[in-house]
Amino acid sequence: MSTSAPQPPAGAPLRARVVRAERGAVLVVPDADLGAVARRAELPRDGLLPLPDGTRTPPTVGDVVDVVGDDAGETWPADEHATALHATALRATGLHPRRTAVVRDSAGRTSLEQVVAANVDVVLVVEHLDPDPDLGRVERLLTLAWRSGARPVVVLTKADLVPDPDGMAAEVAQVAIGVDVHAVSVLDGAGLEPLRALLAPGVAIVVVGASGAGKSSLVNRLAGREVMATGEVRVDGRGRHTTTHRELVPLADGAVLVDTPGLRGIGLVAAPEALDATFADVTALAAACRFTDCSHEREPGCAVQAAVASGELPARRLASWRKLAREAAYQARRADARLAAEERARWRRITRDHHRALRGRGAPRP
Ligand SMILES: Nc1nc2c(ncn2[C@@H]2O[C@H](COP(=O)(O)OP(=O)(O)OP(=O)(O)O)[C@@H](O)[C@H]2O)c(=O)[nH]1
Ligand SMILES: [Zn+2]
Repeated sequence: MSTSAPQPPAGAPLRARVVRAERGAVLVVPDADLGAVARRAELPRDGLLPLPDGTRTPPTVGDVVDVVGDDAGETWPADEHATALHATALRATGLHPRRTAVVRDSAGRTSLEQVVAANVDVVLVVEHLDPDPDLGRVERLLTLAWRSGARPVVVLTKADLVPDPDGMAAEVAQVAIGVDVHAVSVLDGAGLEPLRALLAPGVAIVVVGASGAGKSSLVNRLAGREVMATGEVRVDGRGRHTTTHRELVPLADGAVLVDTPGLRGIGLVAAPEALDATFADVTALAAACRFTDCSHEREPGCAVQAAVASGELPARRLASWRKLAREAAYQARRADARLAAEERARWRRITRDHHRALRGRGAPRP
């Protein structure tokens, strides 16, 4: 934690990073000192912040925002006890364009997808080596990672429990095209060095993977302290972490972990380009199919089916691609239906308001 945290020149906004988004406010740290004590910054009344192009968006964890203080020359508090001296809230005034965005299909009826984390640099796709890794799950999580725009890295945990971790890693690497695959063990520390190298200052990582994959063990080992709770409730010397819980957690060497509840149990969001990245082999083969809209089922001249027949492409791989492509198509249709419903609702409101305005002016009822 720095004592010489950057200070905005009087009047000029400070670039800050959102460590948690709340209703009406965000908790922020200076973008240049992600380990600093978080301060509260009020949002405009509608809870939205303007991007440079004028569109207004709700900020989320990881966002870079402009903040201004009410008192010119206010310093960032050096430690938690100093926050009382800085009771005046900052104000968030603008949102910087997102470099990357982890999105999930929104359960709500009003928006199509929800950004659960912004400006993530690296997505660690964590899967165990024991029991055997689930290749379909790795492919699903890689698709999510590619969709975000961040760099995916596969981490295979529990290497100490299997006789040939490197051989298994090589097999997984075949379904993780263009992605580094590391076999690691938190027990003996094997394979952790290349991961530490990823944790450069300012780098934001997220960790995705099934329950029991070893996400918390891995992150805590990388951080050298417990930053990700392995159980339900986190208890430490100062009691439960509730109100002060930040979702952008300092790791080592200036890197941060995005640990937000929104990331747990994340659904796949329709994204054909992300599927193309995950299944670059299938995509490349498909380019040689006779029909451009080939579904690779039983069309004549299907290069994908031919590759399966010759053993070049595992049938499992094609089945996995098909399953995710169907899901993506289903979600795209659902999003379209929701958009259409929103549009109808908007028109109903507009017509109603129009009629009210007419009546208000004493115009004859239609
Ligand atoms: N032998 C061995 N066990 C490991 C390793 N990493 C994790 N484990 C064990 O695997 C179990 C699950 O690890 P967690 O880190 O809690 O897994 P998680 O992915 O955070 O699980 P959730 O919190 O449920 O999402 C724990 O019992 C760990 O001790 C490893 O490298 N070697
Ligand atoms: Zn085909």
